[in-house]
Amino acid sequence: MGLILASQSASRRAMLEAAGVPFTPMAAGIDEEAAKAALTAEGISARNLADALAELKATKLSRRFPQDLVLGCDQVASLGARIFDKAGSREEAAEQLRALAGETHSQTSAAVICEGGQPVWRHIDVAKLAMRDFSGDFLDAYLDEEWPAVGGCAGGYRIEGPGAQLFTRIDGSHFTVLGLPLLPLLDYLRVRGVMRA
Ligand SMILES: Nc1nc2c(ncn2[C@H]2C[C@H](O)[C@@H](COP(=O)(O)OP(=O)(O)OP(=O)(O)O)O2)c(=O)[nH]1
Repeated sequence: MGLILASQSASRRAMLEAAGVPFTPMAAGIDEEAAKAALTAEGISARNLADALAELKATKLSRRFPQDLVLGCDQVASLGARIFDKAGSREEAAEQLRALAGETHSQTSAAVICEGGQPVWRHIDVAKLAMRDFSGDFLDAYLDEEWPAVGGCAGGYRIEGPGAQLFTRIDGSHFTVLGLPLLPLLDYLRVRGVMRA
């Protein structure tokens, strides 16, 4: 039994590699935008959206590889009832960051493991991030440096990079901000014998 990561996220692959987790990365092969559109049409919460998408990714591959553990993940940035998609343009990234400035938003990271096509474990973790009320000049310079790299990041920042300049306080796990509730996942992988206890 091996561990398959049903993700194309560079951040998730890097976290698992750095933590010494043996895994095989594979694309989940789902139409995430269509699934997200259907789910958000129902007025779903950030928590339930992240959980549902993580389970969808894990289930799809688990049906192909029933003998393995398949990890699916999803991350949602939200402020109140507003859910932020990954910015499709520099202008959209600027609009999102201006909406988050001076506010405390949530990063919700969900992970689901499937085996034999069925969920056997899940964990959802939330980090709270207080973003400072930065100047327009700062925002322009930040996006000059970080666009388009942050186009693939929920929230429009890389916390391990210049994104740190956006924040005055973060409550919660650094790993959760990066897109994976890593420590609870490692606990489960030890229970299943994938990692040494
Ligand atoms: N390097 C970095 N990446 C971040 C940060 N915050 C969020 N992200 C990334 C992690 C995920 O790749 C992405 C969240 O989007 P999704 O959960 O939809 O995952 P993504 O589409 O990238 O990959 P996947 O659906 O798992 O194949 O944002 C950060 O602070 N630093």
